[in-house]
Amino acid sequence: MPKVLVSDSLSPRAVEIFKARGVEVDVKTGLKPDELAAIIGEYDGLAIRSATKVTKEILDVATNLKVVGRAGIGVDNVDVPYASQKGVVVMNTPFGNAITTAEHAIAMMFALARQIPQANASTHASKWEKSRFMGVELTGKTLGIIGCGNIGSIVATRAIGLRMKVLAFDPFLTPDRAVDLGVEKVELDDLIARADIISLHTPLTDKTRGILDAEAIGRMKKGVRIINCARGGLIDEAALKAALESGHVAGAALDVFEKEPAKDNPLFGLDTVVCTPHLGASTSEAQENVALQVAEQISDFLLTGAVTNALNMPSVTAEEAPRLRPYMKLCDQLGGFAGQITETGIRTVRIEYQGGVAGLNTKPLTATLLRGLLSPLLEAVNMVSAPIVARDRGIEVLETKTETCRDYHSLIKLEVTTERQTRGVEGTLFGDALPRIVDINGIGVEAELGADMLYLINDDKPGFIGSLGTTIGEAGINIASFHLGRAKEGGQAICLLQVDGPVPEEALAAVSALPHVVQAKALKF
Ligand SMILES: NC(=O)c1ccc[n+]([C@@H]2O[C@H](COP(=O)([O-])OP(=O)(O)OC[C@H]3O[C@@H](n4cnc5c(N)ncnc54)[C@H](O)[C@@H]3O)[C@@H](O)[C@H]2O)c1
Ligand SMILES: O=C(O)[C@H](O)COP(=O)(O)O
Repeated sequence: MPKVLVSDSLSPRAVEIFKARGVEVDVKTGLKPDELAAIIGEYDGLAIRSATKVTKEILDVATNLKVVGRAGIGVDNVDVPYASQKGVVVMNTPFGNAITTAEHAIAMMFALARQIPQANASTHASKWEKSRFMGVELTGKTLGIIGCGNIGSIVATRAIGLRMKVLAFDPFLTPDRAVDLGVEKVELDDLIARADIISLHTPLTDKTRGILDAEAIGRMKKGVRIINCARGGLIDEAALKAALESGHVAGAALDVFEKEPAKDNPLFGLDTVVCTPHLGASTSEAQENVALQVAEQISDFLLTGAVTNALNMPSVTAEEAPRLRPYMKLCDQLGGFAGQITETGIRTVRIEYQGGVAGLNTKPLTATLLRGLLSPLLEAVNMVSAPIVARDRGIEVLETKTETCRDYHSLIKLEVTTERQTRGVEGTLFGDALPRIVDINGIGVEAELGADMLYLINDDKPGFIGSLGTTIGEAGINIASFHLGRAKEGGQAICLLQVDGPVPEEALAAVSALPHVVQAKALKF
């Protein structure tokens, strides 16, 4: 039974779902990094919010970890590249708290416009300062949204409902989508110069860090109001403080901070600043949504191999997973075969899916092929990291699909071009379940791969098979199955032998020394 740790405070629905699905679950919140490191090795899955930091150090000791599920959106608390390297799938729940967070941004906008928190504190203090709290009306004002994805676009539609004019800066917002939303798509400089209120809704990335710095703030309208319900590092807090103190910025409403938990911050104490402690996603509805989703996603992955909302792996639905499984085994074998006989740097990988398999979700198949191909050549490559490793190493990966297939229901062709040569291997499934290699370098075979194989390229000469059998027998190796193929009579031939146990170095050397042997390789699957 897979075992999951819930290390941040999640709705109890998550635990109910894990249990109902047959996943063992422990809830241990508030762990210090060393406490988490001490126990993480026991778990297959980890369910978190933003408090748990899934660092390189944690991932290094998470020897059984297969999946991290973020009950929420931002994954800046997870070292995703390192998780990918380790083969750990990282998932989030991209929509579960979007409405709630957008509502928080709108609430912050009203709080700023009418100074509600300040007026509330003053009234509780029996001051009745009616003339102190003069607000601004939102109707007719221009709201500038930076990052118009899930949350930004909900904020936009709510603001349009409030009769505001909405500008959006988002390089990935299409003009059609902007028209559908009713926003004006603008460049950042334009938004900064025109907006009365600016609301941030981008992730924190190298490009967005400090997107509102001193220079950007300096170019804003005097009296601008700024809302940040996205991530702390988007605004330069020192620059914002200076602009609030000078009166250039009339107010700021912040749910997120450069350093969290924010117990001490340069902006605390300014009466033009409204703060909440990262409450954007904190409604019972949103928390129920994300807890439920993350528990379903983690359980599905651990129990069926289905992948939903992963940031570092192609999606696989629960229906697809069982259909893809035998093809993944085949891809692993095709990739592993090609990888083990490749000796020089790979330049191009061509993958062709023919017949029935072309109609399936081939992304996970390609990831599996690449994992199989690169694993013998590079250390610690997994299905999650293989496509990234291939890209980083400049390996061109070309994928084609054709619905027709001449001899089989489905065929997967893998062609690997190295600095020296191009090699090909093809495979199919027998009875929709059993992987078979059916072609190696243009030579037809029909081979089932076992754990230990001996692969030979030889000249097709009489007596060769006999001397090969004798040599292997003398080395004490038992042959489980023997597959032959040749290009033409007397031409180049291949032998693929399944043997009972690893082929020792000396035995391989003896086989390599036989007359007519061009190449001999011991392979492991
Ligand atoms: N305060 C909270 O509790 C809370 C809750 C949920 C989400 N968030 C944060 O809100 C942010 C947005 O969430 P979302 O669900 O809308 O994500 P999303 O991915 O749907 O949208 C983000 C948008 O930002 C855009 N973007 C990326 N780089 C950009 C750049 N350089 N300039 C302008 N736009 C850029 C993207 O194109 C995308 O459309 C995330 O950082 C998330 O962590 C905070
Ligand atoms: O990215 C998110 O989903 C939000 O920042 C919510 O974070 P939380 O789950 O820690 O409240």
